[in-house]
Amino acid sequence: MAALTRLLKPSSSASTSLLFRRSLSTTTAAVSEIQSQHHQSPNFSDPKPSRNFQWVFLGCPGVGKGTYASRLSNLLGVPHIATGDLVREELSSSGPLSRQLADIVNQGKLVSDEIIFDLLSKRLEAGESKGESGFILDGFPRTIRQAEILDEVTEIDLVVNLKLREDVLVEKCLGRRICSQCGKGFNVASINAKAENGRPGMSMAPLLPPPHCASKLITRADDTEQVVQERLRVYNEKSQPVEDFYKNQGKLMEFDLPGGIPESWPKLLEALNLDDYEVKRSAVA
Ligand SMILES: Nc1ncnc2c1ncn2[C@@H]1O[C@H](COP(=O)(O)OP(=O)(O)O)[C@@H](O)[C@H]1O
Repeated sequence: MAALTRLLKPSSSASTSLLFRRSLSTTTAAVSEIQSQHHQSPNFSDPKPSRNFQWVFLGCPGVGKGTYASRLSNLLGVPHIATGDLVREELSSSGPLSRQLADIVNQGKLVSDEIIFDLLSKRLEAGESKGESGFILDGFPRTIRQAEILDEVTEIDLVVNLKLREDVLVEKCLGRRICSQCGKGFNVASINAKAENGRPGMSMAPLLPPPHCASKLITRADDTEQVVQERLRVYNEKSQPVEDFYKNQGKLMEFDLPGGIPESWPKLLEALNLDDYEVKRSAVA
């Protein structure tokens, strides 16, 4: 596969996607260094910093990676690239991969690394040709091999690991809905998990669609209870080691979600030292 070959051999091509350029400007080992470089004293009068954010979001199915990654992508002006979305786009096409992917995804299994690299490389190349720079990756890397290859070809600045109790994750997955027209995600679950075994209780209000989306909601075929349980099992087996991979590099920021979006979003911005970022950006806009 050509794209995978390029991914594996970053130095073989001079003009390639973002992934293939190892940044010389950042030699970060510690997240705090990255944060001070990017956020504590950002130059808001410079609309084109030399290097944009290259972040990864990790977390179990249903934790809200897509929601928070997409909000941060709007805030920071970098693309939110979710490999799950790339897989679903391929699934909904009539391409040769579609049938093969449907079987894998609907059983809650992982797609092969090769297919994921191919889809991701194409997405990054398309973005680069439109002038995109930086990224927030969501759902990638999901295996140690994916993490190692990504590490070979680019510098990841920060890895945010979102965490939520498992019973809530399942409820959230079962409540997920997507507008078949605009593609936006919603959640109809009203969560009230009791405090137990030393864990605090947790409430999350549903994220309901506006009236023009309400009649067009669909549920992902892999958001059934059985498939969600299998995805959680696969996550614990294949993706949890990725957390340790980044922990060892000093890039992992663990974030326990305290509740729904209204409680969690301001706290996440605070943890990322971005709480005054929005205000300053809008002030210079
Ligand atoms: N990096 C990846 N490696 C392998 N398979 C992936 C990857 N990203 C997405 N997929 C496939 O797409 C499905 C949906 O992904 P995603 O939307 O990220 O789901 P989740 O809600 O489980 O985080 C996964 O269950 C898997 O089959």
